[in-house]
Amino acid sequence: MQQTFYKYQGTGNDFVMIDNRQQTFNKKDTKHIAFLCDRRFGIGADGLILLENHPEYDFKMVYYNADGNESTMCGNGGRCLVAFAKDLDVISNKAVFEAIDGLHHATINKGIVELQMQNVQRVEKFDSHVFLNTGSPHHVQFETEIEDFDIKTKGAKIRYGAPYNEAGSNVNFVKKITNDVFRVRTYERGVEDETLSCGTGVTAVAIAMHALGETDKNRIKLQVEGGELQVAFDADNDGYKNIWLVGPATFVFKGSI
Ligand SMILES: N[C@@H](CCC[C@H](N)C(=O)O)C(=O)O
Repeated sequence: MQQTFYKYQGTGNDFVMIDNRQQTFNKKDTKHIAFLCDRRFGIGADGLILLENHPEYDFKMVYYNADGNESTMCGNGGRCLVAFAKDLDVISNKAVFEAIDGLHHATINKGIVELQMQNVQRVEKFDSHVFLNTGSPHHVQFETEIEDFDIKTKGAKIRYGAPYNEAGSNVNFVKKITNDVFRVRTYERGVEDETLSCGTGVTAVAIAMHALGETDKNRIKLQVEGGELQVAFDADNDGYKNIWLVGPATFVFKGSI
């Protein structure tokens, strides 16, 4: 049976989107999901996302990495799913949806999606890096030679090394540009390579930079391989709240496979 799909991208983090409101998609077929995400034999994407009905909210998000496994929250995927929901007339300009890490509020205006992320209470600071969970786990470390750097090799070594091991972490390399602008390159778990952008990753970087005192701003610009994102937040003694990930989300093409 042919499957209709839609391709979206958010600052170059790209996703196969499937309207699964009728529950026709076989979620257990990991190999098939990996095939759909394969850039040579399939459609090609960093992940696959199902839009499903929700009894109370606008919709439900189910996210799979390119390796075919369901994973934790995808910020850019969530933004793209809001654009997909608008294109399907599931929402108009506002959404409340459930993802694996809980409820998310979002707005969409002229292709720019603002997505509220979960509060972050724990930011672990080490000599060489910071670790925090923004819906997905993120290792954040400085790298001054960020443009000329083997992200795949260096990222994989950290992702598979202690303390993360097989469960892994996403790995973000950061260079400070100004007080409120940071350059970020991310190695993504489940893609097992650099992606052009990572939404939960830049959220982690913005918060880590604030927690380290590298910025006193609460709206940060993040330059990624695929464009620019912004992260805004409120910080107090309990941690980080009212966190918003902001950037473009774009329809690329539709097809059947
Ligand atoms: N690209 C995503 C992150 C997706 C999840 C990640 N690969 C993981 O498994 O932890 C984003 O935009 O946040």
